[in-house]
Amino acid sequence: MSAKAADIKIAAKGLEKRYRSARGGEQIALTGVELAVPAGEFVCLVGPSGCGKTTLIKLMGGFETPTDGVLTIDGRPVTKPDPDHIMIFQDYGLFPWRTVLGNVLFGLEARGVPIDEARARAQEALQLVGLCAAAYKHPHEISGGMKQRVAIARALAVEPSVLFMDEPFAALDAFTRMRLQDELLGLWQAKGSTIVFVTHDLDEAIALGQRVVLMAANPGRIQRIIEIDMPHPRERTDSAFAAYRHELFAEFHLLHEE
Ligand SMILES: Nc1ncnc2c1ncn2[C@@H]1O[C@H](COP(=O)(O)OP(=O)(O)OP(=O)(O)O)[C@@H](O)[C@H]1O
Repeated sequence: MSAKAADIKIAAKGLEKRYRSARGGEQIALTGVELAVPAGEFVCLVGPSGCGKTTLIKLMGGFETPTDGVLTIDGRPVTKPDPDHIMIFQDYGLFPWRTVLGNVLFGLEARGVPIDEARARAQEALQLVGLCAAAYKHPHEISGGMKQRVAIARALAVEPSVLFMDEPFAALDAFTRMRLQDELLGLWQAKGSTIVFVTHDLDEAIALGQRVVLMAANPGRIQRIIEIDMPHPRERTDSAFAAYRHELFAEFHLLHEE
């Protein structure tokens, strides 16, 4: 990566995370992680179950602390969650008793944004994800895809500099998923946030990421980083897309044989 040090948003050096099991043993969830994410990059973390994807994104989000190594965002060590860095989980994390608009307003209220401004920003975020008509519905009245859109709108409304997404579309059907992938790309291009996106799905990683970080398990580590040199939006039927898919599958195969 040729980005200058000043452009680096997230930097991991020799990052390690060990968990202590209830029986006193140790599990090395991540080891030797070296990663530099330039500001504004869309990077995908992909790999088999247990390779430490969630652990890495939780460390970046400040929800876990490393046992060794250094992790910085904007040059400062990550020690706790930061209101400017938003995490979106697979289960949406919506409040069932609040309307769609109320859910989007939540983060703005928590930051003390004056109500008129908060309403305007929430409406704008809902418009971006195409949910204005559902503003006064409650989560149980809308589909899974719409719920995920609400979660994205809530994150976007606070204009985070970093968006962490842990398998956000995993529970959605293929069509909704592809539509939301396209919408997310549009929003990323419009807002310029740095996005770290965890997925199990190689096609999703190739469709979205400027780089795909392929991880391996036992112990969790980075196996390879592949730059996806294709303009967005990417056609899954394109021969270059197929070539990246082939490359990633081949690498997975090697891991499996190991
Ligand atoms: N709180 C914890 N306590 C003990 N071990 C943990 C804890 N969290 C994760 N682990 C272990 O660390 C390893 C990495 O887990 P992690 O959830 O980061 O992997 P992952 O790649 O996100 O997996 P998946 O794709 O299945 O979600 C696994 O072996 C897991 O069992």
